[in-house]
Amino acid sequence: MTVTDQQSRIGEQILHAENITLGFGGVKALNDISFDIRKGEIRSIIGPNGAGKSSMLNVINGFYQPQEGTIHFKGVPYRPMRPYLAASNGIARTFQNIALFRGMSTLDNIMTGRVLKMKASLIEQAFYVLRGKKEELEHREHVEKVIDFLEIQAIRRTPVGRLPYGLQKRVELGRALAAEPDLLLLDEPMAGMNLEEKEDMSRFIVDVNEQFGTTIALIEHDMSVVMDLSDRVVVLDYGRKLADGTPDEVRGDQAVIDAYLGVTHE
Ligand SMILES: Nc1ncnc2c1ncn2[C@@H]1O[C@H](COP(=O)(O)OP(=O)(O)OP(=O)(O)O)[C@@H](O)[C@H]1O
Repeated sequence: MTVTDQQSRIGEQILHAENITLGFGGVKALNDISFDIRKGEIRSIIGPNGAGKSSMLNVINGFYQPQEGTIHFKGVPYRPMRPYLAASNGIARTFQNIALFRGMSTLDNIMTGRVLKMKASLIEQAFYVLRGKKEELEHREHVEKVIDFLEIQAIRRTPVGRLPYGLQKRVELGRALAAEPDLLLLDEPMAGMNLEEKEDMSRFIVDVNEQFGTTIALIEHDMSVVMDLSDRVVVLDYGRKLADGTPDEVRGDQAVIDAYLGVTHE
């Protein structure tokens, strides 16, 4: 992709985290962190263990309430952000430890991603059968598109608990995509995967971003994956922001090199 292609793909700010501070007792998981996410980009949050990466995702989707600071999403300040608000405003996420209904099929798990889009209530579905049926068909059609896109047609009826780990991660991505999010949060999407599974997942992340125009924010430990996929990277260490920039800028930053090598300065 050329620089011009990249610039035309990335638009205005979709999310702005402003002076976020989050503490647990004596531990400051996030200390006055500010950064933004632009529409259409792949934005990574990296840092050593305990740096505050998951805490940051949890603040963005309203799972944790920061003691200080504000999240602006699509120009609107949310204080506090709540998970249902985040979801109904277009933020979807996947989790570090897979959170699927293990006894349910791939298809049904992905359908659960449509719940917030369903207008007809259960009563309407029962009494106004036509409206309910029409809506169900539309949701089903969208879910089928997601299944085709992720190339998981062959396992659509398989209970997800029986699937290998890499495929479960793909189903979880499918459930998040079913919600047609404006911002997709991925918490370590490649953790525990073998090389082939990582390559597949990387390809799907790029395709989601390019084909659907979905903005993506991800946490990932595999540096080669992060540097290959990301438009911009924010680096955290002990709850502080160490660096923020393109993969090349971040890679060459002395504070980042030191943090990863465990160097301390007087
Ligand atoms: N619910 C919690 N209660 C108490 N402390 C917490 C909680 N969540 C996070 N922390 C602490 O906040 C700090 C940041 O943790 P966080 O999980 O955000 O880091 P991380 O960068 O995602 O780490 P990892 O790469 O190991 O997943 C750590 O010191 C952690 O122990």
